[in-house]
Amino acid sequence: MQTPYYLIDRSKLAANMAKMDYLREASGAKCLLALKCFATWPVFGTMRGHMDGTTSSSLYELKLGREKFGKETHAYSVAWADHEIDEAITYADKIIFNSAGQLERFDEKTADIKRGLRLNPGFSTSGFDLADPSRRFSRLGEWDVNTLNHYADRISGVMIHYNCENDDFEKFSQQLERIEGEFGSFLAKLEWVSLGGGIHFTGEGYPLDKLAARLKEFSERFDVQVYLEPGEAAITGTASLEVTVLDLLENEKKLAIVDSSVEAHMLDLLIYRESATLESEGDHEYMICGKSCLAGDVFGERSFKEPLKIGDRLSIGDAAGYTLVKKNWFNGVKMPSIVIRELDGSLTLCREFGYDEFESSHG
Ligand SMILES: Cc1ncc(COP(=O)(O)O)c(C=O)c1O
Ligand SMILES: NCCCCNCC[C@H](N)C(=O)O
Repeated sequence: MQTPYYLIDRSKLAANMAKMDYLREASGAKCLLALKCFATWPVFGTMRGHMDGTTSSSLYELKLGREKFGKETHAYSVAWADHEIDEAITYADKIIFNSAGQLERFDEKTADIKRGLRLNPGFSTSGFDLADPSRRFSRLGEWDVNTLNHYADRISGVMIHYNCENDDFEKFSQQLERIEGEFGSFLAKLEWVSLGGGIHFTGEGYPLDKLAARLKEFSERFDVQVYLEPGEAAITGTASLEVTVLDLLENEKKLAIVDSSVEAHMLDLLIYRESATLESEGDHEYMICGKSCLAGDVFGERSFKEPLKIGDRLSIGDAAGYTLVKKNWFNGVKMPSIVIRELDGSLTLCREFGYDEFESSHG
């Protein structure tokens, strides 16, 4: 198989789905896949039986969720345009407005489907300014309980997304307690509450039982259907980016240039200034670099048992979330193909991107 390619492993996906099932059954919460994180529909067949549907951030994600995943389809967007709303309600089971202004604007057009508002509790677990919905001047959701109460008879629920890669159950529980305290009487008027994404419940050692019990308690206390919107938790650890070494250089450190680019194929590493997941196993250390023009196009550092050679194959871990959805044509670097490792170990090439796609995306 020609590199670069994203390699999605169905058996690892199935292992995450087993945890998803456990949580859904023990808590009564429904889990919707957040398509902004992962929208590679050829593997939806492995997920559909274990999740309740999808949630979206735009008209196109919404349509993809309805057509390729099915089941329950939530429509959220930071702002809907006038020309989108009629089409959006044909796909959506629920439409969630980011602001009271949008609810007012589309009040008549959406009167016949279930509606929600985004509630911004004013705090979050995000350590990243870019991804912190509670940052100063945040545009993400309504926070004033009087405003929320004013709309209580026009909506049936709220979406509260305030976690980010949160693997600390106690912190989750404490913040939920704050929400209960500050918004409890309003929540009790609703049919459903989505607690958004960002809870790392498929991670090694996460106390799933405690999370399930806490969600159940919340659901019973306010008599609401709880939803979660896992992106990362659904697909964490299920894919790698497979690359080949093209050149070897030395500049104080040993450098290996591969046939991929962080900017084009794993953009989050640059945005959040993180290193790729590269398991080290020897004494030969290399900096693994991309082939774009950017001096800082670096995946990370890794050591190997043997010195690297041109043509060696490397596997960059944890490449499913916020990677395939963000891949781009920067520098015209060949976009990674999408390959699935099937349950029997065989590889299926699902999609290859060639010059035709590069050309057509430019005019
Ligand atoms: C509203 C909403 N729901 C769910 C998610 C998914 O979050 P994660 O991938 O961290 O689980 C996000 C992330 O942006 C979001 O904004
Ligand atoms: N690994 C670096 C942090 C990733 C943050 N994810 C951002 C998306 C997220 N769903 C959000 O904005 O809440």
